[in-house]
Amino acid sequence: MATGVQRASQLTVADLKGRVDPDWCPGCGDFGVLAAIQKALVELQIANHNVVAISGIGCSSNLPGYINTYGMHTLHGRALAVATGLKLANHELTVLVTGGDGDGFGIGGNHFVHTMRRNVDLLYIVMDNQIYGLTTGQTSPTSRVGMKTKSMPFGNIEAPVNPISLALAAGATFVGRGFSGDQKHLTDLIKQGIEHKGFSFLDVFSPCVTYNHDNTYQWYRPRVKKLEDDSAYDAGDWTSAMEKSLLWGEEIPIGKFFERTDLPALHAAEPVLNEGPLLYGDPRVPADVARGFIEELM
Ligand SMILES: Cc1ncc(C[n+]2csc(CCOP(=O)(O)OP(=O)(O)O)c2C)c(N)n1
Ligand code: SF4
Repeated sequence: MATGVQRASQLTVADLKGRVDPDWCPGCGDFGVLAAIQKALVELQIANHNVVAISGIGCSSNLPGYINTYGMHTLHGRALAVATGLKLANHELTVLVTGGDGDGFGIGGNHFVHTMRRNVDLLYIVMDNQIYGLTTGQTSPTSRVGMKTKSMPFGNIEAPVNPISLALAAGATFVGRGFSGDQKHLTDLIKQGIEHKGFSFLDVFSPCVTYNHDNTYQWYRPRVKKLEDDSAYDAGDWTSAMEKSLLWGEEIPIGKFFERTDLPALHAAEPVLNEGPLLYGDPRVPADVARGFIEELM
């Protein structure tokens, strides 16, 4: 059974405003990501009572508090595990997972790999600022070699993770990269990620204006090049995507690297779940029989 996205009627950005305003530093890239998520939900007209935003811990992980959907602010690095449980319990929900590079590729790296190989139907947006923002500027798994941070005052000596190559290698069925300085492009990627039936991953350059003085908006702007501008680029070709993922320097590709639609999402591959959300009970067990089981147990 395909996951049904519930459409709204006349959802506006104002409807998606959270109860509190973000307390991110002025200029933080995460503002652009929040705005792009809100815009994408409005453009797709997805009923916000059917959306759940789930996060770990970090500045970026505060996002579910700033948007009017259901949400869960979970443990550092554990958002994808919680989101998997939620999606399997009710696969009619639109599940968005948000967080940082420390949360997702450091402490949560294990969940990242396994959620991709399982093809859980959700959109995972990493606000990648190449630093730990919330804990005031330590090196993260995506910090470049040589970058000076609070934890590496003489320069980072560890090679960074390449999130795009890692996602491709782990079997993600939708892989993209955005830039919070290009909201229109990012909104479009988020819309595609939501509509994809399976695991969608978006690595988003989201500058930390307070602690990362290397990877700034000014640094990114001349470097980011949209894959969509190359009419010969084929996002269905895994090998080309892997080659593009290795580019870093004067040219850094953004856009949709890869998508395949021939693999079932986890809930669709499981026969009982495929008959309907568990939330409504096992569809193969009549309600009176299920009640009988429960009474016997009591
Ligand atoms: C188990 C555990 N370990 C460490 C921490 C401390 N901690 C909180 S957020 C964070 C990293 C935040 O960096 P990132 O995920 O990149 O998000 P950002 O703040 O940059 O958006 C760390 C190490 C924690 N909360 N829980
Ligand atoms: S510390 Fe960095 S990541 Fe955190 S809110 Fe400020 S600019 Fe954003």
